[in-house]
Amino acid sequence: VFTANVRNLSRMLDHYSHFNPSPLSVKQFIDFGRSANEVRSFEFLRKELPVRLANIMQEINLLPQNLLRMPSVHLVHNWYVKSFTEILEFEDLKSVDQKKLLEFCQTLVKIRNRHADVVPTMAKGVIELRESHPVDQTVEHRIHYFLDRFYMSRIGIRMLINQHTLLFGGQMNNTRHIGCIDPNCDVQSVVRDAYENAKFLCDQYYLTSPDIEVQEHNNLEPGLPIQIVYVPSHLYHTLFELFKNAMRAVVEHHGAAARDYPPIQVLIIRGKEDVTIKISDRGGGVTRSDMKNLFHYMYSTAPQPSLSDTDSAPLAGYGYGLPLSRLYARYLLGDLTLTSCEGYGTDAYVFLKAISEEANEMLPVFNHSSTRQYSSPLPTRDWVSHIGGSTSSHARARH
Ligand SMILES: O=S(=O)(c1ccc(O)cc1O)N1Cc2ccccc2C1
Repeated sequence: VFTANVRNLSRMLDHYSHFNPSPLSVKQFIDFGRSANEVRSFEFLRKELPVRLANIMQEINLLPQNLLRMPSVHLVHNWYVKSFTEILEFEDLKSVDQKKLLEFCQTLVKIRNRHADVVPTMAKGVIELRESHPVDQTVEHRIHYFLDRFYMSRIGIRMLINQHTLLFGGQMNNTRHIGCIDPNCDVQSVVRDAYENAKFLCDQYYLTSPDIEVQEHNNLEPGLPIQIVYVPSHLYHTLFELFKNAMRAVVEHHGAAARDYPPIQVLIIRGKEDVTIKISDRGGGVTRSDMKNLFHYMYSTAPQPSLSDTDSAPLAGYGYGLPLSRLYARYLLGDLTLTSCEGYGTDAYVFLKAISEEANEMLPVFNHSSTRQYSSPLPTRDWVSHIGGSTSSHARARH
């Protein structure tokens, strides 16, 4: 029985991974949510969720063997196998009744809960790998490439599950929100929420915290508040991380005893294409050599204190904060960039699509080019900056 199931699974994975995921725009999420047709949502999801799961599961199998064998990575892979199998139960249902629709919703909730701890579990897997095998630059690059795609895929899958369960899961929708989307998301409100919560943590940890100064410039509709159709929880996640970093930088740079910290300055600008949020801190900045590691998964995962001692929880989270925050910004075609003046401070820029028709999901696709990323060597170096290094000059062979 076991081999039959494994063979059947790989056949289904092959079948569904040959379809490309179908990215939705925020506008489509809104319009679909307003029509609120549960059967059509079910018909879409029972195909799209297996497609998205299969696309990323095929990529898990391409991971460097060492990482794949780590117990935590094995565990995450088993969660995906179980969830993929459960969704396929609804694959060829002819007629669908209320009972089946309810079952489908319950299955989605079960899957969402099963995968709740994927991020810390994968982080553990990366630490297990680093502690058990030497990790060279090529492996580090492949792991970084994979995790960006793996977490982006997870953001998209959870978005689909959340929309369906919020719209049809039974809980009354007493807000204007469509699922987890706010059609009039007031950017400054989310900024202030994220600041207040980061400030609370900072005060708890350092007994002090820098103030904030916010300026808004609406160049499209001067004087009106800057609002976008967006997922508030995604924006909050990103801003909360940036405020935690900025506060930690300012307090550590000026010393916890100082009182007159330079305030964190926030600019919110509405342009034609983007809404830009700039968060400027005078926390001393970071060297360019350290800057390149800030978005890495390997370096940012320092072995974490156990989850239990939350009272001493460090200000920055898993250290996964920046790479994940950038994925949330990029998920709907925005971005997150950092510019640092070493010795003075750092500016963080969050770019968001201002037009909901342009805010499309960005999803990884499993195909021959993504596969090549896991096998081809890093490109040959076409710049030199040090004498000697890997191949000394006179010994270089011309290929
Ligand atoms: O690297 S940073 O410039 C920095 C990085 C990201 C960000 O959002 C804000 C920042 O300011 N910065 C983080 C940090 C932490 C402790 C002590 C000093 C610093 C400096």
